[in-house]
Amino acid sequence: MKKEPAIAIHNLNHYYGKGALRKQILFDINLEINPGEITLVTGASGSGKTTLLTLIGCLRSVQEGSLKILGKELFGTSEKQLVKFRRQIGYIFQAHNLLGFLTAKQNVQMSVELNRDLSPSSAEARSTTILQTVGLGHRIDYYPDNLSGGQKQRVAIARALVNHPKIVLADEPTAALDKQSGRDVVELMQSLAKEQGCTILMVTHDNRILDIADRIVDMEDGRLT
Ligand SMILES: Nc1ncnc2c1ncn2[C@@H]1O[C@H](COP(=O)(O)OP(=O)(O)OP(=O)(O)O)[C@@H](O)[C@H]1O
Repeated sequence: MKKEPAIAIHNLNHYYGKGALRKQILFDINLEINPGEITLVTGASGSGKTTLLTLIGCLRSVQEGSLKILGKELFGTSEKQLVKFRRQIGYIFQAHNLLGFLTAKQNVQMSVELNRDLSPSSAEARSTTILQTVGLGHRIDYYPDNLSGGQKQRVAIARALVNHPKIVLADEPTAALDKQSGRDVVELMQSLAKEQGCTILMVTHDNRILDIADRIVDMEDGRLT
């Protein structure tokens, strides 16, 4: 039996602006991604990669076409349902959006507490364990300001993966990192994802990491080529 794709997109279009300023950004996107696959999206600046990622991430509403994640159609769903879908997705963005007034562990723990009904002590234990897995066992009580770029990105990865999401979306996760840290970060994502069986979709300009992909898709002027 054919497995259901983790992400299935058919004839997806997207527009920004209204009236005379309305501009089409995505054109007839068709893409299916199987569970456990690592897919990279490359393409020039402004080609629509981030727009596509935020649509898949339930961070904006589908205007035209079909977009299913984990078998559920996003076209026509309410904002409330979109918020529910977001719980099944881990996000890793370039600006890692860690909260500066929380330690590494507290940043991860907050994500656990927002998503799961666990006691604070279980949430804390889980957070400590995943930070150890990403090699930050010695930095769990540090504030983001006292961590390097690569270390902050690892905290962001720990935060994204701590709830074992089925889908992980990453937008330029290595952009701010030097070669070795960038490599370490994606290899870490790759091994954690393989362990947890999750599907990764990553937007990147970084041609140093293309080899980790099961598949690479290229965007040009709002179209997948
Ligand atoms: N909120 C918005 N309102 C209007 N236009 C937008 C908006 N967000 C993006 N755009 C435009 O849509 C196009 C696609 O942008 P998008 O950010 O998806 O591209 P990208 O491929 O991710 O680019 P980059 O690699 O520079 O991040 C660009 O022309 C951009 O200016």
